[in-house]
Amino acid sequence: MKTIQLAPRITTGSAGTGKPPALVLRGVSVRLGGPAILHDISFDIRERRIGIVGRNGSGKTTLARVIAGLLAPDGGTAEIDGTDMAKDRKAALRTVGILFQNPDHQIIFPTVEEEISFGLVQMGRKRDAAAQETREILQRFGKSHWAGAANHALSQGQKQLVCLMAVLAMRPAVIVLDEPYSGLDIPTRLQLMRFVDEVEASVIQITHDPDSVRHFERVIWVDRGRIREDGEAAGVLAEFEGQMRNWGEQDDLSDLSG
Ligand SMILES: Nc1ncnc2c1ncn2[C@@H]1O[C@H](COP(=O)(O)OP(=O)(O)OP(=O)(O)O)[C@@H](O)[C@H]1O
Repeated sequence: MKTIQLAPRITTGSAGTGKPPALVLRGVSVRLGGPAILHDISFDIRERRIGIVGRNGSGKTTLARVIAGLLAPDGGTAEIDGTDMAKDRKAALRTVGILFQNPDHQIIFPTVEEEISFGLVQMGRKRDAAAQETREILQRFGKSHWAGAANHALSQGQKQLVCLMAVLAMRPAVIVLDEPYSGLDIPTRLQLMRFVDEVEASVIQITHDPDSVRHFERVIWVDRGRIREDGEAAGVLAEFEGQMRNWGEQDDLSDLSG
């Protein structure tokens, strides 16, 4: 396999330092018009590989949207290298790429090349330059023959790869992956995991599968909108899996958020 050494096109304060960007959340709370979904979330991330685990409805996707600047918190701030992601949407678009759980919620264009070019044009690339960079990313993934393919005719795993290529083409400093491998067969999952392992960008991966983040530097467990554990992967995952088994043995679903 070709290596996917896509250096982030970092435009934030860590540019050129070789250090991962600093993702700092301070006192983030989110309500969305109802009871609080996130309560007073604070962390300071300087690692390149972060896993986020938690039960259904615990607030992980909401947290991902705050990190990517897609959702302005009701309280607190989310900054990358000192830039507030909710206040500077242009910086957020350049700095953070987000891959949603369901590619059908992400893909908006008929063909693969249009889908990948779109983000580049949004970032200010001229159409020719965007087309060239689209060809390059397709080539890096050995998928040049997909350029004119209809997205709707691709399988879920293939669509997921299109979304991943679209995110990587923008070369963000931070990539947020929300359950990127659910519904994928084992070879496709392993291939996409290898691609992700190779990228230089910082990766924040939301998952229900502890095995997919066991090798990460740090894992954050979100429980009912709060951080329950935050630390080295082995310790946090051992606690998390123990609690999940414990809850799984009970029949009471009343503690499920939402
Ligand atoms: N747009 C919205 N408006 C109101 N409530 C919302 C909205 N989006 C999410 N919620 C609620 O916020 C809570 C957290 O949802 P979120 O999608 O962040 O959880 P999650 O941990 O990603 O869940 P899952 O693992 O099931 O994907 C849920 O109770 C959900 O119903």
